[in-house]
Amino acid sequence: MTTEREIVIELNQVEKSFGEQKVLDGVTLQVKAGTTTVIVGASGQGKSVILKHMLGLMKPDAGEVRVFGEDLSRANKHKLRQIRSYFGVLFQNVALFDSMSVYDNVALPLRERTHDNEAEIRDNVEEKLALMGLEGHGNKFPAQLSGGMQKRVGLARALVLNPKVVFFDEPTTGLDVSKSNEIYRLFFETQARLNYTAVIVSHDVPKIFKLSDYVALMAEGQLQGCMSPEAFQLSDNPLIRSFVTETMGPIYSSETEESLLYETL
Ligand SMILES: Nc1ncnc2c1ncn2[C@@H]1O[C@H](COP(=O)(O)OP(=O)(O)OP(=O)(O)O)[C@@H](O)[C@H]1O
Repeated sequence: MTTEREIVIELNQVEKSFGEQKVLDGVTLQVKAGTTTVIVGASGQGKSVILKHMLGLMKPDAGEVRVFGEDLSRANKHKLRQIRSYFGVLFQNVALFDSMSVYDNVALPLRERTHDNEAEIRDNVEEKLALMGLEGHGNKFPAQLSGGMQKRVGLARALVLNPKVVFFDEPTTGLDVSKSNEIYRLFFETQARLNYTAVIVSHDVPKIFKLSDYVALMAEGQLQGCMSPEAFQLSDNPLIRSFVTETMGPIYSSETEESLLYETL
């Protein structure tokens, strides 16, 4: 059992280069169980590369990535598979299989990774589809669904193994405001219900701050800060200040103005 204080993901001085380009230059982060950590930052700074390291899809050139205490670089295939079975993933392009029904898309991780029988699979898939407000849509194919519904199917699939950690990489890309709010509402409700740890990469500032326990800025090859959204918005770190100013407008200094800043959330 995880406790609130357990560190489920730990990056220690992670470095990664692609050719001459050093993308991660000493990234350090601790993600605690049951919390939501949001990684923000300009395009091309390495946010997705960080997620890929957490998922064990990329290996660091230096430093270590620990998940549930295991150093991913040293984990054998069996261990890596076991660790990945604790993960759910919702990436921006959702990646549903067009030739499979909604039901089969959501059932896929259960068929691939568990020995559940069809009755157990049906109960679980129907429960997750209902959580997403997708009852009665199981027989449809992805092409018959709106973009928002496709994302909800993706979220149902990400949650079907009852993961301990769910990774979201720009989960609302391509959605209008009301559909992206719907995804965030579903995230919020399912996290409260299933109690998973969430790591989210998002450009949805400041909206995403409402959902986060911790915010970190990826800039200049490192994660700057990892602090509450309130502390983040008032941070003295020049890189964070400039990000906040660019994405939210000028930072205020007097108490009255600070409270105005919070009201924009
Ligand atoms: N497999 C790879 N091979 C070579 N370069 C890569 C690879 N993966 C990422 N990069 C480079 O690393 C840099 C960071 O990419 P990444 O996708 O992590 O950025 P990001 O912060 O997630 O950007 P965005 O917000 O636009 O999604 C980019 O310059 C990208 O081209």
